[in-house]
Amino acid sequence: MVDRKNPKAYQTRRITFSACHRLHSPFLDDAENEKVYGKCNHINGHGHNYIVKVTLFGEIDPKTGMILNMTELKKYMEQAIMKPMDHKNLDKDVEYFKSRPSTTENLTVFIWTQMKDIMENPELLYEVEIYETENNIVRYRGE
Ligand SMILES: Nc1nc2c(c(=O)[nH]1)N=C([C@H](O)[C@H](O)COP(=O)(O)OP(=O)(O)OP(=O)(O)O)CN2
Ligand SMILES: [Zn+2]
Repeated sequence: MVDRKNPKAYQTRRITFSACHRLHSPFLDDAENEKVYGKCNHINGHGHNYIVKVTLFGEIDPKTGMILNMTELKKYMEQAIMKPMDHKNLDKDVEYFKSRPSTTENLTVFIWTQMKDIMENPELLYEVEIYETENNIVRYRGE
């Protein structure tokens, strides 16, 4: 069997969190907001059970057999995702969304930035994927 030198792999951990929000842009007036976002612009807001998958890409350490201990990744995700967003009103409780709409696209960028700030080896971060609903999915890779 060929012994591969420094093999690399992808490692993913999944979590879920619940939050409410309203799609509303500070860059649009009320009529435009209603036209663009429709029912999702309703003043009372609505909730989601978001599923987030964070993927790392890196070398498998030959001594430990891991890219990063999943326990470490879990801690980072608790800090970057659960703490600021679980059971929160995204638009009112999260500073980042006071100046931009809480779309799933913007959520991926927020989580990416949070993870980069917290991780000891941020270069391992490869992708943040969010299922807002089972049909609405956004992926972000830092571009
Ligand atoms: N580009 C985006 N479009 C929309 C986003 C978004 O984040 N990015 N978000 C929404 C709403 O938040 C909304 O909650 C989506 O819900 P809904 O339309 O009910 O969800 P589904 O598509 O899963 O429902 P269907 O039953 O399949 O219609 C809207 N747009
Ligand atoms: Zn929504």
